[in-house]
Amino acid sequence: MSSADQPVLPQGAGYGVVVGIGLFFSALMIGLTAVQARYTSFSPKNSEEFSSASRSVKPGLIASGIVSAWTWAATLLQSSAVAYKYGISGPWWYGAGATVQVLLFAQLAAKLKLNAPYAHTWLEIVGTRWGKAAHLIFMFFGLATNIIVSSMLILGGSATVTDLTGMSTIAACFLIPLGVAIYVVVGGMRATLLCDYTHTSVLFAIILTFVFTVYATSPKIGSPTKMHELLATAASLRPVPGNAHGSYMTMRSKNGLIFGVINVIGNFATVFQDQAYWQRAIASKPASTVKAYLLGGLAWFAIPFVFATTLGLAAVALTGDPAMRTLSPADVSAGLPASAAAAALLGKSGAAVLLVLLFLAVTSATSAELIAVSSILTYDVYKKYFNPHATEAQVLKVSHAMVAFFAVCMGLAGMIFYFIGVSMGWLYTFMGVILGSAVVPIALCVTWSKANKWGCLAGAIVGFAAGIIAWLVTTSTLNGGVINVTTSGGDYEMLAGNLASIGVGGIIATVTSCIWPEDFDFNSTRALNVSTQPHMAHTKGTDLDSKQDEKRDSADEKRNSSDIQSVAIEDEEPIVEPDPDLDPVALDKAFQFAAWSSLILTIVMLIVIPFPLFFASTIFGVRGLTAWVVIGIIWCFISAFSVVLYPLWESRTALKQILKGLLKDIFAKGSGKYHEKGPSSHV
Ligand SMILES: NC(N)=O
Repeated sequence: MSSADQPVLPQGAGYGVVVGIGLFFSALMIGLTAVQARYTSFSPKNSEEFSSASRSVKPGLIASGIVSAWTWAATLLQSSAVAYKYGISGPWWYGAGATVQVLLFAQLAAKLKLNAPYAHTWLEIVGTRWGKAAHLIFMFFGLATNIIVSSMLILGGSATVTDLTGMSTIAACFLIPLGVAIYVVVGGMRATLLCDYTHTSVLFAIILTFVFTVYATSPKIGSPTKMHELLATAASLRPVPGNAHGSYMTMRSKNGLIFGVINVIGNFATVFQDQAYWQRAIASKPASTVKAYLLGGLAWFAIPFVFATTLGLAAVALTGDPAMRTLSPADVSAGLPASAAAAALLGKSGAAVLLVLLFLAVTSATSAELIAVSSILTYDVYKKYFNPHATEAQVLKVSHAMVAFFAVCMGLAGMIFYFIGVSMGWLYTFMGVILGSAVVPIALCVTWSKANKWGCLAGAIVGFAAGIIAWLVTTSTLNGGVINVTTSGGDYEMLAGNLASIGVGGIIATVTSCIWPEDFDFNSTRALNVSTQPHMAHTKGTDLDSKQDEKRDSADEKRNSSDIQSVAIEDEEPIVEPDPDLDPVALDKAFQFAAWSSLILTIVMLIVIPFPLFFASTIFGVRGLTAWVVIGIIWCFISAFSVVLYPLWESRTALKQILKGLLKDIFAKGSGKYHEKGPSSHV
């Protein structure tokens, strides 16, 4: 082992970051929660506030929360690994291939506000529309998504901490979620979003530090011109198979493209089926949900694209540098090129900064997963099947317990995959194989009145089986009958499984729905949890959607078929006071805007930009690479402004109100507390 292959930092640094930063954020959350309870109208002691932030959060903070939840360990590590393997096409396909789902999710978010404005989870909508069997089957896909995403977070986080500090991987697996669980339990959804905001701000600052080091100041690289020269040398020594002329500086990369397809499919599953993204839509103010998702998606793109174009390519450029550790295929699969490059460029300080960056990414995404699973286990398991008349206090207690429970599960899942020898990179390309089949059925359930229940269920189940079979048969065929973790992780093997899963699921769900369309009016999903909304007046006469009025009577009869019902609807026939925030015409307009803008952006990012460069086999010269890097840096700055400065601006009134309360308390002890009649605060 050369000295470059030794951990750069002492073990104590690993424990210091994992335990210390975890405890720091727990303390911060306790402080923020106390401030929130004293100076605003929101209290995390209320279960609606704990899981949904009272559905009042503004778009900038939601966008920041989306960026934070969507920035996994893989976002930094796997994107850099594909830059290391395939060159500049890797960061593009990673970034674009995981941005479009967030943009397209804006459509689902708009429909959520239109069709089920008071749902706590997406599974409540499925259960209300299609009953128990569908609820349980889609819960399998939902929880499987959370477990896989969480395992990737823990695997990526622990592998990097161990690599940089020598800290025990097992200890990291359990300590990482522990600190996060404490602050999630203390603060709930709103505090989690505020914590996401601080993480995102630091994240952008650190990424920009690395960018300017690599492309402006480092004596080892220091400019796009030098990067170009080093990448050209690397390609002549180690040409990339399947790339035009073996170059790292071309979008003409066969394996990059295959990764792109796998990436697009897998990330549909992990956005559409992950309660974390629904939860941000639920927490959002209805009028601005679409804006938040479009902003969040576009801002997020800069993170993997710029980070991997920086450290992933730097890892290639520095091959042979005495400070650069040797990377085995297993190291690359574990996502280690970025940390190796950071350490080679900046020594101990580079390694330490990367460790902090990674830890912030992992913890904020972990907090999103913890509160997401807690909501599913509380509302879709405990409240639905065990205690439908649970009191507010019971719901809150179970929510807290489920956060702690899933934190332990995350540690166990990470440890199990670690011992099996499954890496973060393997799981990343595998996720679409087992999760992809439910993507289309779920989207249809929430958005389309004609979606057929049995067709969508069949699509999810048969697609799941088709994905597994295609993956195993391809593995066996291409590897002489040998099926193991290594052989099954190949590009073609994963591609076959991903395509079969999402393709078969989508085709069955869509075709059956066209042949045997339902005529669902979404009235029962709109009535979901209406009785638990404190501000709703329960008097006769609902007017959520005037277009649906005529259908309502017949729908009321049909409603007996669904088994999650608003108790109040059945017993008292409450008629809901129209909520001005839920104006159906405005929400429908928001949906139309989301549909068009997300579709156009998707086509631009997945086709218009990459394919002409692919077919032209363009190899970037110095000017091309410089332009590519500069565009990335500009995008990164705009993103940082959108999710760091904009949330401060939009919350200026609330911040002023908190500051006033604080000052009052300082100068006249006890006089600053928020009272009901004061202006409401929407942080
Ligand atoms: N969130 C992802 N796919 O990095």
